[in-house]
Amino acid sequence: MTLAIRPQGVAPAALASRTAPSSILPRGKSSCDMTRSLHNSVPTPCTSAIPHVPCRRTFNALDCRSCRPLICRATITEAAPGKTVLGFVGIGIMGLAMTRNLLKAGFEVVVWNRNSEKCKPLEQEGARVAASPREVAAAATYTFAMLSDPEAALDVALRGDGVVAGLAPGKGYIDVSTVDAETSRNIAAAVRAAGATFLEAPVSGSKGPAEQGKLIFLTAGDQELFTAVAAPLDVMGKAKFYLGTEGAGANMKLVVNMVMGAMMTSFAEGLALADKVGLRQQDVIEVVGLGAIAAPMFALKGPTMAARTYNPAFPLKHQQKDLRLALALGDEVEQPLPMAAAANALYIAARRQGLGDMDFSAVMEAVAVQQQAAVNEKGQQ
Ligand SMILES: NC(=O)C1=CN([C@@H]2O[C@H](COP(=O)(O)OP(=O)(O)OC[C@H]3O[C@@H](n4cnc5c(N)ncnc54)[C@H](OP(=O)(O)O)[C@@H]3O)[C@@H](O)[C@H]2O)C=CC1
Ligand SMILES: O=CCCC(=O)O
Repeated sequence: MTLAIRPQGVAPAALASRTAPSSILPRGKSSCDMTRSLHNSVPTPCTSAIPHVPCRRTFNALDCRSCRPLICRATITEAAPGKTVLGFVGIGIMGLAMTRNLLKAGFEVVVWNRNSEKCKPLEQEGARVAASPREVAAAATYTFAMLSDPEAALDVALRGDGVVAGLAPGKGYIDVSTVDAETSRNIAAAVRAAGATFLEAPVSGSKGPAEQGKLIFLTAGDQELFTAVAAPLDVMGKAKFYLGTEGAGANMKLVVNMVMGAMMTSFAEGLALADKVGLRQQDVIEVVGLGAIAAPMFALKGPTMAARTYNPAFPLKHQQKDLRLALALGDEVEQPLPMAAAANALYIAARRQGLGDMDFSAVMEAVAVQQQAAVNEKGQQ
């Protein structure tokens, strides 16, 4: 398992010499907005609105580091199989495979999914099925979520019987869904107001790596929670990065998936062009695989794209959502993204063709429709 701990915006070489808390404030903040007494570790009363047993901890420079709200947090413990109850909400393609690995590793797991049918295989493998996300969080020490999009992530966290309603000091919430930074920050604020800790941890890697326990976690948020859930992250993944304040993991994931989405459309166009000029698509896949642009994704998806079969590993609707979120991020920071915008248009076209639930490589079919439209147009001239 690769472990990389690197606060956002800090080059590796510069890390060792940086110790003052003020030097690792979140990017975009010129100074910490906490009171001076916090910097000096003077005891500060808890301001949590949630009734709980007051702790005796005082706030210190570590709390200042990520500008957390002034609430008590009970000490959190390291998760271990046979000792820690874990929760998992969102049993889709990814959630199913990830939960399976936690069960196989010996963790007790409580699960919930909107469509409860999807929990049945896990129940047979030893998971406990809860009636609501709140019940999961109440039963578990650490709850993971793997949900479709920002709307689902916010709803499952914040609704009346949502995860946050079941949290308390000493518990943690780890959202591994792909969402935007603002969504993540809103969930983090609600989690901390409940006295719990929050980690965003979107993953790189699809259905196969999820099944093999080889995901790559791009985490940010409460570093003590990152440390506490090292064991379950290691069960589900082959590498984990701690990138700093929440938002950094979400942004990293959107950057990676924006590149991936555009790579896939470019590859689909290449296969279409090759076919049009009488080249064998299988030969293109082989040539690409031997050269400088070889990529596991092309090797994996190429043959099924040539056969025009698209069993979903990464649903196309999620790839389009990621491009939409990446474009919004680019807009926010005034970074033009013309390639991503062009790719997004193709995924939108594919969704309109009814391919949202197919694998994202089905964008090939949007390319095919455009090809046919060009032929038709020429025929009419
Ligand atoms: N598949 C992949 O290769 C990868 C996916 N991701 C990301 O992981 C997340 C999940 O992806 P994946 O497992 O493939 O997707 P799926 O579509 O298979 O699963 C989506 C999950 O979200 C739940 N959900 C959706 N809307 C709601 C809602 N309003 N309220 C409650 N639950 C809801 C679904 O519940 P229900 O079953 O009831 O519909 C399901 O559990 C996405 O953010 C995706 O971008 C990240 C890396 C790789
Ligand atoms: O978000 C989905 C990512 C898929 C992958 O990394 O292969």
